[in-house]
Order: sequence, then structure tokens, then C-alpha cells
Amino acid sequence: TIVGLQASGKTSFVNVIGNGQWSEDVVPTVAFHFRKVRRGNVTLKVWDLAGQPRYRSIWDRYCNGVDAIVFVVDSTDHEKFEVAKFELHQLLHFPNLKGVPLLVLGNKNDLEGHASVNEVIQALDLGKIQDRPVSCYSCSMKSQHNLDIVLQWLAGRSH
Ligand SMILES: Nc1nc2c(ncn2[C@@H]2O[C@H](COP(=O)(O)OP(=O)(O)OP(=O)(O)O)[C@@H](O)[C@H]2O)c(=O)[nH]1
Ligand SMILES: [Mg+2]
Repeated sequence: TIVGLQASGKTSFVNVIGNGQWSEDVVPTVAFHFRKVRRGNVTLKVWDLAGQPRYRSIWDRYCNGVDAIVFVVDSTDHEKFEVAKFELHQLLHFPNLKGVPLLVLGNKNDLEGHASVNEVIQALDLGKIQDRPVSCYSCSMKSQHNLDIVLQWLAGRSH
């Protein structure tokens, strides 16, 4: 399940891994969107959730029982880091989501002024998360930087 604030690049991620389709024009997601993504011999079942404030209260329901939670953050939008941190920790607080592996993507690293992976780790206080495996990568859906390693990580979470 993919969560994160609006316009962080969640749908772009699904589009790019699904069919290599990058676009500057992506329609904001309404509520959620389910997609099956095939990569080689791995099939990912993906819930792409909407990031606008009014949809955040449904995130936890779609994270229940999944193999991994992917939290996408726009690493150029420094002003939103505080809200992103709040929403992430609020989500992880749900007892039924305890132990679910977390992958944080600092997206849009093709743009100037993006936070480094260590800055994202600091900004979202990832060091504080002790009850699950956590990984964090800096990446770009536009240039596809680091998407191979992200897909490897996801494939490794399946069972
Ligand atoms: N430069 C750059 N732009 C990106 C990148 N990823 C996404 N975008 C752009 O960011 C905007 C928002 O992308 P979406 O994929 O719709 O974001 P979202 O997180 O799905 O947004 P919601 O569905 O509203 O929650 C679009 O204009 C994308 O083209 C990236 O890696 N680099
Ligand atoms: Mg979307």
C-alpha cells in the first residue's frame, strides 16, 4: 500500500513501475486505486491511496494485512516535512499495523533543492521507529533513479 501527502508522486510510482509511463500531468487520486503490477516473475498488488487531507483517515484500513507500507514524500517540499512526519507516525501508531515493513521514498531527487536520504530520515524521525523494518531511499519517478533497488526491496517483502 502506497501512502503519503498529495502530489508526492504515489500514482507516478505505480505508473512508472507498471508500464514505464512517466507524465507531468497526473490526475490527483480520489480515495484509492487498485493496480496489479507485473515485473518479471513478480506480481505486486498495489493500493495507491489518495494523499489529500480528507482521504488520510482511510489509509490505515488499506494498510491492514499488507506485506509493506510505502510512504512517498516530495523531498523538495521542505515545508511539508512536518505534516508528512505527523501523518506517517499517526498511521504507524495503529496496533494492527505493528511490524509491517516500511519503505520511505524521498521522491523528486531530479529537482534542485531536494533533501538527501539522511535529511529525509531526520525530517521524518525514522530513527524513532523500532517496531518494524524500515528502509529509506532517495529516488525519482521522472528519471527512475533508484527504482531498481526499490523494486528489489518490494519483491523481497512478498510471501
Ligand atoms: N520532477 C518530478 N516530478 C514528479 C516526480 N514524481 C511525481 N512528480 C510530479 O508530481 C505531481 C504529482 O504526482 P502524483 O503521482 O499525482 O502524486 P500523488 O502522490 O499520487 O498525489 P495524490 O494522488 O493527490 O495523493 C505530478 O505533476 C507528477 O508529474 C519526480 O520524481 N520528479
Ligand atoms: Mg495519486
